[in-house]
Amino acid sequence: MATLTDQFGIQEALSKLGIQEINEGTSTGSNSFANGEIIESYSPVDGTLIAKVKASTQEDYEAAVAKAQEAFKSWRLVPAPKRGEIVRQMGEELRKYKEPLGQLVSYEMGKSLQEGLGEVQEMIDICDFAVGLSRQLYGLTMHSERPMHRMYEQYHPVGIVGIISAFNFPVAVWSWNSMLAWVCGDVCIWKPSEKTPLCGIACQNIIKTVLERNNIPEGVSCLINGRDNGDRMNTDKRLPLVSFTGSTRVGRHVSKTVAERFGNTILELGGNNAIIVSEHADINMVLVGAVFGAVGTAGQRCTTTRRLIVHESVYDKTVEVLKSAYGQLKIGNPLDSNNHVGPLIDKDSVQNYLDAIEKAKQEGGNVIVEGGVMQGEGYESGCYVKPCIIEAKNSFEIVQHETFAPILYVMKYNDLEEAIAMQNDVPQGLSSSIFTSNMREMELFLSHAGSDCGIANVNIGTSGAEIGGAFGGEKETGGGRESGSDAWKAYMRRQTNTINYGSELPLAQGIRFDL
Ligand SMILES: NC(=O)c1ccc[n+]([C@@H]2O[C@H](COP(=O)([O-])OP(=O)(O)OC[C@H]3O[C@@H](n4cnc5c(N)ncnc54)[C@H](O)[C@@H]3O)[C@@H](O)[C@H]2O)c1
Repeated sequence: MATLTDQFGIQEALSKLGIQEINEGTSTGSNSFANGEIIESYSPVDGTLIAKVKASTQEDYEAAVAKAQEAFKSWRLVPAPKRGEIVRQMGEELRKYKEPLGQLVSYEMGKSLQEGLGEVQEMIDICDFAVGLSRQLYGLTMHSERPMHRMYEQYHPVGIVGIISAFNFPVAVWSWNSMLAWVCGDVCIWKPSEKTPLCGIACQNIIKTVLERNNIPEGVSCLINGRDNGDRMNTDKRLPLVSFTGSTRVGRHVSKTVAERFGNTILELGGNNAIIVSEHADINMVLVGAVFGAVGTAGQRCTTTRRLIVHESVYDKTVEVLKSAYGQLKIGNPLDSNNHVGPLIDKDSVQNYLDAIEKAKQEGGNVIVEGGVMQGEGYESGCYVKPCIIEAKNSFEIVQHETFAPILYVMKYNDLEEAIAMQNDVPQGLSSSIFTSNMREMELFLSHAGSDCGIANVNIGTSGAEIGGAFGGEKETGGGRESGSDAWKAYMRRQTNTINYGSELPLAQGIRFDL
């Protein structure tokens, strides 16, 4: 009988991606090495040990940073459009490997194959975006108050960018950061999550051919593995910027530690996202937006819909359609396109999910759709859970937390200002949305008195952002912005230049200094 991995072509995908039984966890481009402990990567899909990665020791880390420092000296001098050309070629390689990489993302992380492929598409999109950006790293010019003077500002690369990523977007987050950082003239050191290390190995393998073909120096693209390297990066003055994606708990520590040495951070932390369902909402649209938002990626997106704030006049109807939709959800192997909901990443996450349901009940929550852990054939990994819906109050302690699992809290409101206040009344501020066909409601929601999140949508759900916009959130989500718009500015340092082309030396503000 064919094993699951054969049936869904995983073995072939691993081989196309150059994944070995044991992989060296440090890479400086073409060269790979590692001397640390073994990290084992188990698939949450079927519990299989996929492959191993050797972690990077302190010495391995030092070797990678030394290469990166050296590489920066020449990479920063390559004209930005030429760096863009390298990124263009990386996008081409990613197109070639879209299928196997999407399969690996799905198998190692547990999201559906469609979402795995979508994640790789996001990588391709950001490459395209970065190519255009490489000719648009604009600064402003200003009029000087002094005669025969010219002022302008320009942007320079910062140096080594440390990228620390979460398990749930095991490849896209790296590309959001690295593709922009590279066109900006920076070099990168990436530490992927220990839960998805093979995705990191695969990405480095894919772009290796581009680096070699173009004689790009070792150190422009570095990979390191192993949790201890997180703190090495936080405290390392040679990394002027650390882009961290992960939980608010770890992000708080990263933020403090990097700030202590006056380094910069881009923080992309937890979300607690809500949809407001107005009395003027199209319930069919709400259904798709809310169900995909709440159960997609098994509730493990930073933008997952965790709260549904529903107008009292449409509350019963909304709950009824949701119950019926949840009744039809198929839970199982995410590589099988018939299934809607895949597994959680590991058994700790399953325990967090169970604890959160228990806590919500203790606080007075009313379970509308029961949760529970799936048992039996196909669920051997022990990571599959039932998406559940709980009627709750926004003030419940558990509702104020991000539980990385498919638990949707529903609550009632009777006036929009109250709903907006509820939506904002959580520590996090990532994504938000309103479903309404009433223009006044939309505009209020988007106004200064509206949503306090980094992302505010109308008539689409909270998850599924496009790369063209700046992505990120406020409050405990960390305030960082990545991806589109002018997010590139975080990867560069701004310099203001004043040039005097006259033969006098007038001082600013009319200050006199006579000699
Ligand atoms: N806002 C966003 O854009 C965004 C995107 C994806 C995920 N997330 C968040 O990520 C979380 C889920 O991911 P996770 O469970 O992998 O998060 P996590 O915080 O457990 O781990 C994230 C990364 O931090 C590393 N790390 C651990 N200790 C560290 C330390 N002391 N110093 C530096 N790095 C350290 C881990 O090895 C991993 O690579 C959720 O909270 C989710 O909302 C946010």
